[in-house]
Amino acid sequence: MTEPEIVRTNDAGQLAQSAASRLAKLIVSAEVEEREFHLVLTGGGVGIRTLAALRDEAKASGMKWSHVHLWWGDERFLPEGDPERNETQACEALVNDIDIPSHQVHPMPSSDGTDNHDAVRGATNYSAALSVAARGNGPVPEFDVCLLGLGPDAHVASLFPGLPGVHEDEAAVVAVHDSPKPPPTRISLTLQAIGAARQVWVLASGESKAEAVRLGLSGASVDRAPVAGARGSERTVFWVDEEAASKL
Ligand SMILES: O=C(O)[C@H](O)[C@@H](O)[C@H](O)[C@H](O)COP(=O)(O)O
Repeated sequence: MTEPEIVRTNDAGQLAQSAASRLAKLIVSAEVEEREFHLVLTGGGVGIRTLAALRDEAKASGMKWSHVHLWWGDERFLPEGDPERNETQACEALVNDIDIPSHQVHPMPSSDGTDNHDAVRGATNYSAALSVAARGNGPVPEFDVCLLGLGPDAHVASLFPGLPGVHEDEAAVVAVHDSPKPPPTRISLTLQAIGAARQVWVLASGESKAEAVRLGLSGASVDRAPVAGARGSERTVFWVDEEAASKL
């Protein structure tokens, strides 16, 4: 587990812009090195703003997407196209506007898809897709960057304090029931899968996140603060604005 670094910004807009710029540089570097780039997307206000900033940066620079795979860290288990799905929001902010091969975009299952309203089956199928992409090198690909929004309760992806998903140490993907934040049924990467990322970036903006940021950086238990277990193999970066950093 890597020791987290903290990047401080003035506000959510600057946070999104800075994170998107660094992300764009990494995506371009992978293209120059002729390797795939696996990016895990997040939902949430500042997460989606970061994707919109990345879209603007991509349009301005003409960067390529043919080597990029997009995955999701979690999903609200709702019908396809539902405006509350992280996928729908990410598509509006970024995916619909970039030239990426459709088979390299890997949304999590929807509640009206082939999984027949069964989030457990949806989680199993997403695990299988990750395993195929890993080509025998572990249960999931080595994600280059995993973006994670942060909840005021210190949740990341859909791993909420006190729910069993936080302690899952075998599966890469879990179904989450009885989420305290609606909707109640979700699908989420586990901390173990998140830990396969070379870089984990936690994006936190606003005063309501200040305590969660403090807990995430102060050795709290993952049961109390799931973000405390979100660490990349090479780097962990907490992108925080002034308000989110106010308890550090
Ligand atoms: O599935 C969800 O409900 C969201 O994706 C959630 O996990 C979000 O990322 C955080 O709560 C931060 O959200 P904000 O940035 O909007 O505060």
